[in-house]
Amino acid sequence: MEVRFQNSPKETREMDTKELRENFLIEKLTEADSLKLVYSHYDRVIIGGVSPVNKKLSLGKEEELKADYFLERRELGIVNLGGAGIIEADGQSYDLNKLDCLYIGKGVKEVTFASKESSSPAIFYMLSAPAHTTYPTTKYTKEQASGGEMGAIETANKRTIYRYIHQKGIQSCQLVMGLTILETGSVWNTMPSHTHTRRMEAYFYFDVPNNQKVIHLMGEPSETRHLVVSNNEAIISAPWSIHSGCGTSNYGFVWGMAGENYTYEDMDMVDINTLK
Ligand SMILES: O=C[C@H](O)[C@@H](O)CC(=O)C(=O)O
Ligand SMILES: [Zn+2]
Repeated sequence: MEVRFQNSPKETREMDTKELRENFLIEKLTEADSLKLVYSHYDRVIIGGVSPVNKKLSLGKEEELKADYFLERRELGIVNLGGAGIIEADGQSYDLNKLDCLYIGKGVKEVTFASKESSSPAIFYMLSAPAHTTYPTTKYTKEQASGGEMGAIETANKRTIYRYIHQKGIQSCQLVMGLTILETGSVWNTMPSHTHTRRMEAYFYFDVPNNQKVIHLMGEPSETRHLVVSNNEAIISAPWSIHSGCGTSNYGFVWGMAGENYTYEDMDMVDINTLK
């Protein structure tokens, strides 16, 4: 498992493109038949991806956790962004179609990932955070998630936000997770920007068409930087950082958070006039 330590706002300000990408961008997250995990020291969230094609892959015992098994002291949220998939949690099997979400509670010893058809592999994106108690393993489809329309055509940010793991949805210790889908012609996410120093956040951009990119904005509101992001790549957003993006086309992204305050609405809005 790759480990990424924290960077201060001051240190981040001084990074060049290569350093920014090494610290905040996760490439090759959903390669065929390999499970990739990145341990971020922002709120100790592990960001992972797996696209099983010919194999069934499982969550292993990671040395860095010094635990008998991965979810001994952790919880896990997974969203499928690819073809039909199957996740097994201690022998219980869950079918996950595209945009279905599965929460797996602390204490589950074995988690495996597989695709129904190797010609249309599942793409599982996951976030794991430390957990103090067990909440039941629960699946939600996109229809079960609470949806909300945001933005407008005039500001090129008309989008629907689907919340899966949150206060009024799937229960968890600290994970909050959902996804946003932009309408055709809308390209901006999360503008006006916000920060929430109480929680880190991670984004996983999906359905970015071939030869299109998302210009992801990060950094302190008065010191913004950008990352050029491709399809199925993730970004790590520090608690003090904005996390907004503009695509060269519309796209979707899975967002997820952990830390203080289990409330989606807890955001410190940034006035667009103050962005630098
Ligand atoms: O803290 C919440 C997150 O940044 C996202 O949910 C924002 C988002 O999906 C959007 O505005 O499109
Ligand atoms: Zn946010």
